[in-house]
Amino acid sequence: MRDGALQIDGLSKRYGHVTALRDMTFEVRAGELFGFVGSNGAGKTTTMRIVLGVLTADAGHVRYDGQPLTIDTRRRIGYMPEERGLYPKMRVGEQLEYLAQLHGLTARAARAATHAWAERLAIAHRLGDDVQALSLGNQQRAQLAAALVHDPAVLVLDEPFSGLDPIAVDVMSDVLRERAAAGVPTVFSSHQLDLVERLCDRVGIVSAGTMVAIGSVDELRAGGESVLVVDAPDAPTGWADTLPGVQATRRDDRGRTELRLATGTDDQAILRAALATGPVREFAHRRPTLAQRFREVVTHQPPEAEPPARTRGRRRAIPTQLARGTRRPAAAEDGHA
Ligand SMILES: Nc1ncnc2c1ncn2[C@@H]1O[C@H](COP(=O)(O)OP(=O)(O)OP(=O)(O)O)[C@@H](O)[C@H]1O
Repeated sequence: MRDGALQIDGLSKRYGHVTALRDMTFEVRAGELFGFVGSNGAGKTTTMRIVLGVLTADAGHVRYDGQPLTIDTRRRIGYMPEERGLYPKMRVGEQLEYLAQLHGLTARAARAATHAWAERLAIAHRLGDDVQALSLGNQQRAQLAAALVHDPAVLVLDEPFSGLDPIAVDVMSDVLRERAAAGVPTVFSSHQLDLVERLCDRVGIVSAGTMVAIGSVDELRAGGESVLVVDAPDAPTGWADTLPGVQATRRDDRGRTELRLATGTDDQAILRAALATGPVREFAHRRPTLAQRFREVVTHQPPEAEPPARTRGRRRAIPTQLARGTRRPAAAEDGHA
């Protein structure tokens, strides 16, 4: 089916004895900004390189718009590699024009696109400088311009936000949101989960080379345990300890307590108990942040295990939220946030 989506289907990849990907499967829909998150060594860069065709998968497929990727369709991908890839001794403007022409633009169109993106990314005054003369943040803006200059149909960006100042983060965020809104499936990896939480339509959490949770930020957060925050400054320590179904998980020195509730616990009884101690300034259910959810999901992955037997080539449904307790295999470096 032609749907303008980027589909990653059942990718597996080994480097010698290291299994980097095991049945990596997800989809980035047309018009979607997709956050690809995971611990160091979880397999994000390997996946992106396979999408680009820089690496070959041992098994699995990548499709764009329902069709297997060809050399031509790969030319329509805008890619920002993690290690950055511009020639340090070449001028920024020449390089952008050259890259745009490599992707099929005429010299005139390449020049116009170079100037337009340089303006947008606030590096127009550096077009005549060698890449190596730019600060790291400006080199990164130039790298983003290189990914965008040929008006790509798909965007694949490996840690585009790392090392950027807050203004550059805003510029990068605006551009990515805008390209996604224009219909371009846009996927980026990042360890900045607050940013991912704020920006992305959907997020995939990868662990040990496998997608272990996927969904909108709200869906992922809803899969975690909520806590009840009660700010009762006059309440004595242990005020909630005798309430049935309630476990205090944290209390700060100003009387703010976080409570975990067993299913079916009456929160109004807790409110009455809190009010009996004095004023209550805050009484709110809090969902975990994406970062908290990420830690839960990744640390709940079991230790090294054999991959489950399954029929190759069949698309695997990934739970919108983590299926708690689902056994997954683990790879070498995973397990730390
Ligand atoms: N060229 C290589 N040779 C051998 N092993 C490799 C190679 N490239 C990656 N790996 C291994 O494959 C696994 C996945 O690495 P990958 O770079 O894809 O992870 P990542 O999620 O991008 O990590 P990070 O967040 O640290 O960038 C890791 O165990 C890594 O050590």
